[in-house]
Amino acid sequence: MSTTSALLVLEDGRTFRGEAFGAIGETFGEAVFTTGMTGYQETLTDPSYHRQIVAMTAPHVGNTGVNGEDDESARIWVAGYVVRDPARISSNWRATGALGDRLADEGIVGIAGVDTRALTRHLRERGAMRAAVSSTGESPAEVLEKVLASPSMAGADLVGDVTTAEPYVVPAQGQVRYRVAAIDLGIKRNTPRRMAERGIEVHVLPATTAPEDLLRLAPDGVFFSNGPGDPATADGPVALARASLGADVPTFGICFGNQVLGRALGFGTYKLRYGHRGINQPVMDRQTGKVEVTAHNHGFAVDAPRDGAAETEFGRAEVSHVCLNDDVVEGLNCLDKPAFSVQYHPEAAAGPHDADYLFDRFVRLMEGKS
Ligand SMILES: NC(=O)CC[C@H](N)C(=O)O
Repeated sequence: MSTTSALLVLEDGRTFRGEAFGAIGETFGEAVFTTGMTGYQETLTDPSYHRQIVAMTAPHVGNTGVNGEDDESARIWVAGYVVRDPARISSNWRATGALGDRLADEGIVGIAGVDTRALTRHLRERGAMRAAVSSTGESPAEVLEKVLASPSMAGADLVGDVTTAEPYVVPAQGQVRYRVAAIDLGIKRNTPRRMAERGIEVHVLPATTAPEDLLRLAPDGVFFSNGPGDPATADGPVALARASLGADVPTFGICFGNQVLGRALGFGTYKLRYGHRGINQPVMDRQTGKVEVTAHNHGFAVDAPRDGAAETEFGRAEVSHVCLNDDVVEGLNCLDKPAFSVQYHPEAAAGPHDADYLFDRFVRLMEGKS
């Protein structure tokens, strides 16, 4: 089989050579790594990965092909894909196709044969950075010049690229117990599913919804989803969270939603050196001391004090969860408002289900019990 050579060029000039995987072409984004050993289809279709070139630390990728059930959105969102050793055969009863073909069909430029361990160590030491994957035959110097002219993730306002154009409803399973307005900042399909199975009718709304229109719907709860880009740019969603807090509507946020709630409370956000991406990240609930193994995908974090509750415009708020690897804020809890959020992914997909109870906690908030 003939192969086309490809390059991965990082903004500091480090270059990896390999073979084209997926579409032939050239693509730009932030180079990041994820440590999930499973769940590549969910990763590829997670809108939070928009504008990121994702490297898999798992060495063998594509073993189970792709199927019709595991997409987390309508398309692949990663800007580029980096793997060590793609599977030559797809082996799974659910498989409807091969990973490389799906990447090619959707025009996703990837590279295989990369020493992903060396790449990961480099990103861990130097930090996530701009990069390109190119299989067009250009020289590393030519590609590097374009990388240096490409936009960086800090300051990137990307929610508008991924949010739904029109509102839609995900029906509750069984009897409708609650109606939740879910602000789509790049929502994954499994999130409304987790709510629907608890009797929640989920009204997914565009990120551009006006605060007064949100409150006019009189939802039982407001949810803020995950999403791509720099939370410092998300002024519109922050205004929605402030409206929700101000009106005492039960509020729950995941990942980007945690950052939005944090900003609504007056906390800042900052960029992590290389972020957390994977499905085995230990997070501790600071109240119970219990540790959950959780799915992460974030490059930014909330800057909030750990020594007791902070006084905010919306009453007291505390850091509820921290990551045990690096003490990064992984959750916020309002003591005087019915609102909380986590930086990780209770919906999993992919990942463990340790944090599924947080959807029950949202239900209890709507019941007015905690
Ligand atoms: N998965 C997410 O919601 C990511 C949030 C944000 N884009 C970050 O990188 O931190």
